[in-house]
Amino acid sequence: MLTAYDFPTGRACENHGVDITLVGDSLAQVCLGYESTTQLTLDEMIHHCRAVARGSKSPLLVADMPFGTYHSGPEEAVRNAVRLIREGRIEAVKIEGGVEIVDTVKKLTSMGIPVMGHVGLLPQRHSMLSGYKVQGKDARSAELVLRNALALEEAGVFAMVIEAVPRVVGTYITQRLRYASTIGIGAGSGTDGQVLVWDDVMGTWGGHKAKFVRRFGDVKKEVEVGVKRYMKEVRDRTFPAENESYEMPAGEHEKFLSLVEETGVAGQGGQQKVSSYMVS
Ligand SMILES: Nc1nc(=O)c2c([nH]1)NC[C@@H]1CN(c3ccc(C(=O)N[C@@H](CCC(=O)O)C(=O)O)cc3)CN21
Ligand SMILES: CC(C)C(=O)C(=O)O
Ligand SMILES: [Mg+2]
Repeated sequence: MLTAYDFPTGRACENHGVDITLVGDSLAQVCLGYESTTQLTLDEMIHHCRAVARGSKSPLLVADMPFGTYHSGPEEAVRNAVRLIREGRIEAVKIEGGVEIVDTVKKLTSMGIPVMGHVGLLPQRHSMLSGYKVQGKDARSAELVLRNALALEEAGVFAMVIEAVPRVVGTYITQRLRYASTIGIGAGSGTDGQVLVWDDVMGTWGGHKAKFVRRFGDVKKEVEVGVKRYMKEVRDRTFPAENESYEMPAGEHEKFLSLVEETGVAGQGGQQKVSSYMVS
């Protein structure tokens, strides 16, 4: 599974064999520049889902339900999941939480809406958790993560993300579950699948790099090279070249010059251009 936030990244997931495309609420940070995922609205999420859906056709298309769109109970969750499906064109929703969201998961799945769970580190609760911290490090908290995973499976999720837990905990939960697939992020190699944020994979995210991130591309470097070359070649006038410009058919330029002379549109020409923002 890989995240996507717009049409070209959705298209890339489609073209290069990604199994599940996730419109993650991480888009709040890596795409929209918000401080945390809690700032993201449902309308913003839907806007991005629609773009991704136009590009990503064959992978399963899942979207995070933004913070506050499923917190008031099962009815609110259904109402907002229906908007994500009908307006956002996604196929399944992902929600963060454990035993406390069981009724919501049951309601959604009973209405035929596939649900992906998300346990371990829950970014939407970073305030309550005092930051982005590895979960399940001691025996007690590992048992809590396991209980949450089992409760979600019982409630009917088809899969769940396990985020930032010790490797052995990711492996144990994966083996203990009977039906639900696990997709790890910072949960070690023992989960059924893996997920990462697009910008972490491509090296375009300039913020904090979590321990679980591996960069598979250096797009940031490519972008720097491209922008700098473009600016240089515009300024030294080597861009555009003749073969990047249009010609007039033979004789038309001369006709044009005579025409503007006749019609009086020619004016003075050749004088210094007056521009308030001209430099040097
Ligand atoms: N670029 C990006 N990648 C993500 O994986 C991601 C986002 N953004 N935004 C939404 C959430 C936030 N996430 C995060 C953010 C930070 C850490 C982090 O700094 N973790 C510490 C663990 C510290 C500890 O408990 O020891 C780390 O250094 O890995 C983890 C997940 C995951 N999601
Ligand atoms: C990293 C994945 C699991 C996620 O929830 C997101 O991108 O928002
Ligand atoms: Mg998320």
